Amino acid sequence: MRLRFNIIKPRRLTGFQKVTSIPALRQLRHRALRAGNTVGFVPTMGALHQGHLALIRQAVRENDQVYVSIYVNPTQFGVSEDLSSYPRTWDADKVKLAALAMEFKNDNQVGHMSVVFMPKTKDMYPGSPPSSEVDGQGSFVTITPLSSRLEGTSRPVFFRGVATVCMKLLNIVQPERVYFGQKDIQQTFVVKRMVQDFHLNSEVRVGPTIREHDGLAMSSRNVYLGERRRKVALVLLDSFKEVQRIFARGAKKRRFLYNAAIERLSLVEKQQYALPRDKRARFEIDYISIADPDTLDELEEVDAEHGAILSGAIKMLPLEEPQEGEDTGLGGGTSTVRLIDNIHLELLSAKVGYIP
Ligand SMILES: Nc1ncnc2c1ncn2[C@@H]1O[C@H](COP(=O)(O)OP(=O)(O)OP(=O)(O)O)[C@@H](O)[C@H]1O
Ligand SMILES: CC(C)(CO)[C@@H](O)C(=O)[O-]
Ligand code: BAL
Repeated sequence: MRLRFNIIKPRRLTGFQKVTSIPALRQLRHRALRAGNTVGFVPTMGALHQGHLALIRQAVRENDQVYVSIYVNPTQFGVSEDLSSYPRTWDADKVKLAALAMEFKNDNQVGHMSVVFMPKTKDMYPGSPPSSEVDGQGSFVTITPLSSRLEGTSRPVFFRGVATVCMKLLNIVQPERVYFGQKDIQQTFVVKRMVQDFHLNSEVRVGPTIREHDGLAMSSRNVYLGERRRKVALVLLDSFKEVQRIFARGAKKRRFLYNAAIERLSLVEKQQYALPRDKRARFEIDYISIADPDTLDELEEVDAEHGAILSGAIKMLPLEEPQEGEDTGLGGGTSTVRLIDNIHLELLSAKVGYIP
């Protein structure tokens, strides 16, 4: 039987095609397969920054074609989380992707970015409306106990939503390789486990965390911080640096390492509370974890050779009194911004990556 490709009417952007329909995406994928091209896939929720672009660059180096998805997946947001206000910036994203496509063309890269997939929720969740309730109905992928810990404690439906949408996306795209950022470290563990346990035919590749000039991990949600909260937000990475310092001096026991992080965070928390309301940026510590780099299980003692994943989350609380003319970020500083970060704690710090 001859395959017909007449459903595809993609809009051509500079060097890549925007595709919204699942059958159209499948046809393109099928063509790539018949042409013997490998496909690398970078799933995102848009509001693209250098962290995303670095993953796409890595995928282009390692595959003939690269597909990027932009889809703000409703099921990974809890009912009271920021789904409706999550930044959606397609016009700016399009410009960044077009510049990137040009870059690949000029550099004669191995592969090229061929597709930007932007599916609709009615197609991604055809059976039932996507539920964000903890006991919501629907077809879900759950990966336990990994999904219930750390991020999962604060965000109980998060990894169910991530695993479910990644399963859908991987079934649709069927890439040779799929790319995730180290910044969302627990997500990489959940997806790797899902790929292994469900025998999915894609290799999970993890790219390093890309940081701002002062070390803050890039994140789509950083646009909500504004100047005052942005400065204080560095406290999480500072606390990691403190742990790294004492680890390098010989501290291996959890209680010492953990306390070093908490002490640093608590000190800055107190300093902020001592400031007047129109000057301070308050935050809450969500968790600090010192975990095995292979399993993400909490460690009582860190092996010097093997090291540990030091991760954490803080919540930057809304500004109490924004000042006249102050840069309060998108949303005027009214929303809580939850930030995560992690580093690989190890003595030979080759894998730690750039931390200023
Ligand atoms: N700073 C970063 N460095 C490397 N990869 C990143 C970075 N930030 C995000 N990524 C990766 O990009 C992919 C898409 O992430 P996403 O679109 O949720 O962006 P995000 O910046 O993580 O947004 P959010 O504010 O929701 O955390 C994920 O694999 C994520 O780990
Ligand atoms: C992997 C992902 C695209 C699934 O929606 C999202 O969790 C993200 O952007 O990290
Ligand atoms: N970067 C992970 C997506 C989220 O926080 O919702």
